[in-house]
Amino acid sequence: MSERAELAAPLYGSDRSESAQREAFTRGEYPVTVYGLGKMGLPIATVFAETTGTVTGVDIDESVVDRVNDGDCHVRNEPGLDEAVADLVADGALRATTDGAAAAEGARIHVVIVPTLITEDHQPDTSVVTSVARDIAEGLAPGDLVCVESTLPPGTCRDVLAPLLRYESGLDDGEFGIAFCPERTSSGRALADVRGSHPKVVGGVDAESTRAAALAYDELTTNEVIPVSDTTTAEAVKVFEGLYRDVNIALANELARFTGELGIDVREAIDVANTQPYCDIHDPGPGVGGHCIPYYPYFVLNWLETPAPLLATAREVNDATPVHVVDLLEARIEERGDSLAGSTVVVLGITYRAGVAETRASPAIDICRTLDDRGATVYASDPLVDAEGIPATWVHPEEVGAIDADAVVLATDHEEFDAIDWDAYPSSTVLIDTRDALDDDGLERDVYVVGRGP
Ligand SMILES: NC(=O)C1=CN([C@@H]2O[C@H](COP(=O)(O)OP(=O)(O)OC[C@H]3O[C@@H](n4cnc5c(N)ncnc54)[C@H](O)[C@@H]3O)[C@@H](O)[C@H]2O)C=CC1
Ligand SMILES: CC(=O)N[C@@H]1[C@@H](OP(=O)(O)OP(=O)(O)OC[C@H]2O[C@@H](n3ccc(=O)[nH]c3=O)[C@H](O)[C@@H]2O)O[C@H](C(=O)O)[C@@H](O)[C@@H]1O
Repeated sequence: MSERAELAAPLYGSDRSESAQREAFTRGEYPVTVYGLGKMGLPIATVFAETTGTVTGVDIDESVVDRVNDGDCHVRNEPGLDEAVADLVADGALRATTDGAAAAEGARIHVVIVPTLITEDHQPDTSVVTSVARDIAEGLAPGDLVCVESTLPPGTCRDVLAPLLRYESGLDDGEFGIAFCPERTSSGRALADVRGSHPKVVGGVDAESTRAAALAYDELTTNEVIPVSDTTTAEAVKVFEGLYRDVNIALANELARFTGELGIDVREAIDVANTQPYCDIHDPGPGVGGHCIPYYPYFVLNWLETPAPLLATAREVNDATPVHVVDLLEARIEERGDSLAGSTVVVLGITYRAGVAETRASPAIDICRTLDDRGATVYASDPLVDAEGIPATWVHPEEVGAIDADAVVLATDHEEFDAIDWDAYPSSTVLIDTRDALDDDGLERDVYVVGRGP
């Protein structure tokens, strides 16, 4: 055993009683390293630090590491996170570093929560996770436990990470543990979710990995821990949750298109349909963004051999929805005898959903690009991000009213837009609300709500 390992008794393969292991965990005798200090990683590191008192966070972004070590929280709009990070850093329970391999040396539990993305051609990209696995392997010791929380294509732990960790560390099967412990957390509620909004799923490469991970997370969560058969089952649980959501949002977006032909408020029909328990039709919107829900289908479509036509079609429907929004706008501008080309359009929102500073796969950006392609002059407003890399001029939410716009599209319902006086716009301005977010009952003018119509 390496010198370091003498300092911390193992959790994986421990010969202590369960209660002794639990006490050791909460006393910080199993030092934890969390790889990735982003929207998910920082809240996760915070809850581990609250529970064990000894967490090292690793991030490649030096500014993130510096801010954490200053007790400063870089993740916005997460209730309780700012205070928790400041207190835990001040107490010495949480620190950060850019040196993943060194941090691995000091850890008994390695938690991986770095991005799993897709490439330009929609291939799953697990390269960041494998890069972190190499860092971990440099410091992996017998008795360590690796808990992967990044969403992965099912089979990745078994077929990619386990062989890689064994090969790079020189340790054998059964000398250390690997468990897939998916993060079931939403930005904006991250601390509450990590602490226990939902049951925690754990699945190990072997029974001891599952046991050790279940014990650790049972100390972390106020909810239950659900052990499953193996890592692949746990990976599938997480991906299936996302697939369910993408397909159901696609259904909602497709139903919303019946508004014109049926002459009904489809949203009203959806709300009433959902009054019986077998229906949970989701909300129509401008499309599906973020680096999760629109990415996870490719963790099956471009990973497994088995055809999945429903998943592929749902992706097509959701990806076409931003263009459908622009089609609606163009039709209403042409009804007035004008053309979209040469019109000035303000798009409210750039991020993929309200309150989250994340632009990956954002439908609002697709709307801006489509408007630009069709010759419109595009302004984009967002309280959290700028318009870098987008064919639009950024405008402050408070300055939106100063723009002589032919049309305004509410793409992301940030609360900062609640203050906009929609009646101040000339009646000729076309307003499109893709989120049914405007309280248009009181408005003296037409607003086209996607799924509701004029
Ligand atoms: N964002 C969400 O709502 C949820 C995300 N997840 C999973 O968590 C993953 C991470 O999500 P977020 O935290 O939102 O991503 P994020 O982009 O907010 O944060 C990722 C962090 O990892 C850091 N990083 C990148 N490469 C690294 C490396 N080699 N070593 C150490 N740090 C590195 C980045 O600098 C960044 O700070 C997602 O890809 C997904 O698989 C799971 C549930 C919810
Ligand atoms: C199954 C599930 O609810 N997954 C959540 C999801 O969080 P995420 O931040 O991606 O937001 P989201 O609410 O799913 O929205 C994704 C996209 O879909 C849109 N959206 C969402 C719900 C809906 O009814 N209609 C709709 O158009 C949103 O505006 C956004 O553009 O993905 C997260 C993840 O896995 O990364 C996951 O942890 C979260 O619990």
